[in-house]
Amino acid sequence: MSHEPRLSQLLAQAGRVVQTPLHKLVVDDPARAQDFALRVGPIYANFARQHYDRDALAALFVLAEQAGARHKLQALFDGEKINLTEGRAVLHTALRGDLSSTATARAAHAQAVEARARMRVLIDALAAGDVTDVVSVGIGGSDLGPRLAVDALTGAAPGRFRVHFLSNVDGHAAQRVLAGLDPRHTAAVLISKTFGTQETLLNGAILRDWLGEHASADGGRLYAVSANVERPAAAFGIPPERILPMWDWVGGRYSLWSAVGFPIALAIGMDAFEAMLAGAAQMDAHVLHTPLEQNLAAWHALTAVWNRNGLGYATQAVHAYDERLKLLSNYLQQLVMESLGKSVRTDGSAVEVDTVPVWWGGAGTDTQHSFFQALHQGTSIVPSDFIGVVRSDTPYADNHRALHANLLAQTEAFANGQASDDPHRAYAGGRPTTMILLDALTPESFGALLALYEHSVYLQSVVWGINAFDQFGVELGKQVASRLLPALAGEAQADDPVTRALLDQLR
Ligand SMILES: O=P(O)(O)OC[C@H]1O[C@H](O)[C@H](O)[C@@H](O)[C@@H]1O
Repeated sequence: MSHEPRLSQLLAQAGRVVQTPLHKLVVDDPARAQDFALRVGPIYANFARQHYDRDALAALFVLAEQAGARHKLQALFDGEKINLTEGRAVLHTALRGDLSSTATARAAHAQAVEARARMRVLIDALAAGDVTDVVSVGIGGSDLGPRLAVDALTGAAPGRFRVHFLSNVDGHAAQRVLAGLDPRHTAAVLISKTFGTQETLLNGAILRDWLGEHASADGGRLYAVSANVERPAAAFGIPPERILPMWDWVGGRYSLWSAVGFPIALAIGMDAFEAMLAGAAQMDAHVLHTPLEQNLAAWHALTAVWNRNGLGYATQAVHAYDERLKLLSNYLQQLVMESLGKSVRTDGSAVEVDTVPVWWGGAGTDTQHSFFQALHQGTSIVPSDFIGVVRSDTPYADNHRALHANLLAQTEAFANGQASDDPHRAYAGGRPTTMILLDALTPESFGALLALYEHSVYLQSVVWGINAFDQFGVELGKQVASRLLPALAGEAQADDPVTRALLDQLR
């Protein structure tokens, strides 16, 4: 069913709300500082500086109800085949909890528990030897989540191994990662759901050759994670006991909770990995069981829809005011843009409103000295999520106070602006932000934060009526690249005249 008429009601709300500047909405209704805030376990979020009012919010919640948000959340947890274009269930929630009693969800959960038991055994065995470093080879969903988690959590829960990541097909990436590592004390994990990804196969071969005798023999140190057990065995000689499973009911960008998270467990230990899952499960329970009006994922999702469709903002930024979360924006780019970068509904008809904005961001305070000028005074308004962490885990109290002062200052300045007679020194304000605060950066709060974004993305897809779980858009480039490989080797010519001219330069 089309949601267009309801979205047009939203546009009418937006036309009314924008008559009032953001800072005036807050001044006129100061109680929204408390009323537009929610807490779920270790996460507090405040939406009071979004450019909507109570009536607009009410219309947004109606929109979500009418799109069937409650029923569709249940369908996700129950393992219904909501990835319609590929006929698959989407059960990342079953990797971290057992909130659904359907046979499908229970079977998935049991498989996840069994895989974790195998991860623990493999890690214990590796820890008994003299391996110090592990190289994780994967790309996209088989890289970004583990890379972020390892970078974010290694300080809080240092494990037994240093973990390095190799994703790019550019050989310089392999060269850089391997420099300084010793094949006698290194293991490698090849992670690929399909085990057909060009980058991972090429880099995997580099690792296998570099490990040499330490790769695949008995007691070898080459591991794999894949939904396709035959391929790593056939292509790399990895024995089944060193291949951890993946399943078609877990999307790549939702897979860090599965054995794809093996590098995370290697870096922070299996107990901390399971704590991360528990944090996500806490968010899952909140999202599944809480009415939309008090549901953090619903607030986050509807705010995104409002900014995109109501106010027409074409990009969305996330600023992590914590150095440990500096890779969050990279991870969210795949989660959000691969999931929501669609222009047809699940039934194939065109979506008549804009879907995903461009997601981007970085870590404060560095970003204040690079692109914040444009956010304060540029002609495009960029709504932003600001992520802060209340407790510091460093001894540098002055730095932490300064970090917090900047976090507060930026969001206040974005919202309120500052008038001036000099147009060059005037700040218009009206830049909407959401503040998300973690009590501390722990495996639990980190897991809860990522689960929040996952559910927000799903709820946005529900409102837009699109499939958040396929990614056919990335296929065309891969097909053309494989057609062009022979041309690069000088064995064929390209059809396209511009490509031909460029090939002449590259050859
Ligand atoms: O895990 P793999 O099968 O190697 O896939 C890795 C990545 O490849 C593709 O480009 C997809 O767009 C991603 O969603 C996926 O995460």
